[in-house]
Amino acid sequence: VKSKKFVEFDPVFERYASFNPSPLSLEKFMEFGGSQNACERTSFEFLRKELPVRLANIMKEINLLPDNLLQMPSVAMVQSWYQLSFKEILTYENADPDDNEMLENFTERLVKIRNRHTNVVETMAQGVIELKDSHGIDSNTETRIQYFLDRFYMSRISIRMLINQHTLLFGSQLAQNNRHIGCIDPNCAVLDVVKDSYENAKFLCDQYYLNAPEVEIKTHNATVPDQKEDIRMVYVPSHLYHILFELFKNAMRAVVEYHPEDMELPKLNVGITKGDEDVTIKMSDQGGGIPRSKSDLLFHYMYSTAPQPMRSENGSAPLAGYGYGLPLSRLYARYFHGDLILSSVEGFGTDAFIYLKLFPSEANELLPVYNTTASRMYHTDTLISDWSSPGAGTNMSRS
Ligand SMILES: O=S(=O)(c1ccc(O)cc1O)N1Cc2ccccc2C1
Repeated sequence: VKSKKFVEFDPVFERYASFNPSPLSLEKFMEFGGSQNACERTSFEFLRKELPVRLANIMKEINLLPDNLLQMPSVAMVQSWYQLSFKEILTYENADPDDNEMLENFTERLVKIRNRHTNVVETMAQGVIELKDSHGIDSNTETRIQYFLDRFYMSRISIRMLINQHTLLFGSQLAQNNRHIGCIDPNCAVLDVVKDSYENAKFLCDQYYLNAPEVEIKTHNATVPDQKEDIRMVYVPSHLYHILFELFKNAMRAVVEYHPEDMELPKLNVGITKGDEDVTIKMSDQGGGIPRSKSDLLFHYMYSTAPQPMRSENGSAPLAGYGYGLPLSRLYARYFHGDLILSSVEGFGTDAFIYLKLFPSEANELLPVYNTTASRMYHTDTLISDWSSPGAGTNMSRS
């Protein structure tokens, strides 16, 4: 693996890095899933350009990471996976799109690339721990790492979405729900995903705490007066499940730990509302909440990268609090221009809001773009605050 100091200028890499990624909307993703063959060719022609563009854009930011982070063995390994995958996709740059054998080979290569990158999240987290243990991390470095990881994981979500769609639509194992288009459900019943994620989180909570709060789910369809129809939308059920499962685990842990003696736990309240533009899912718990001084930490990768045992005693997955659950869940919500917002009342409980775009034409990918703005985040020495800090009175000269 070349350390960044000796990477010679690679004109092909610089060219792909100079292009902006092209965000697709859920509507556009569904068009690729239309009739058969014409779409595999168009999908191939799009991907053989877009995948290297997205890889090169985020690789430019990896190269800008602080030296001592880049030299951590885990980070160097992730960088080498990206360099190798970039090179492999470039072998298709001038391939003949009408060569069916090549198309089949391309899809198989995507599967290999996806498998290579399976453990990127854990490996990067390990790299952050290696840095903390070897050099320590000051607040400026932490701000840069937070900025980078949000963009790096969003880029990874988007690349895996492109690969998953192509391999599901045109790959060998066509065992998919015939109404789904790749991993997209054009008629996703939101209530079903809420119930599934609740039941699975409840099972874990019961196993771990021998107790779990009940849930009351209310739906409100503001667009139709009769309130009879299920609330359905175009979305990726696995993304919505990931977000809800994390929020249910947090809420259940909070409620159980805030009411250690009570067998009768205050129930969780979930509201699903379909408006004219947004589908909003609100999850309320009475788990005692969190003070404002700590609420930002919930979305910090550093806070959740504490080297605590990732598995609980009995080996089952722990409930909330240790993984990258909330920061990654927020990226999934933001990926198609939605959001995840926590609003806490310390001493009472927390409300979590998932906002999703109702219209697939508006659900555009949100992608990091490498440019001077981004690179400046990695260069400016100290980000000096332009608001007062406690104790800095008039008698101190400005630095
Ligand atoms: O910070 S929280 O208010 C909280 C955060 C996110 C969420 O989705 C739900 C929540 O309730 N909460 C997490 C947690 C874990 C153990 C013990 C007590 C608490 C309190």
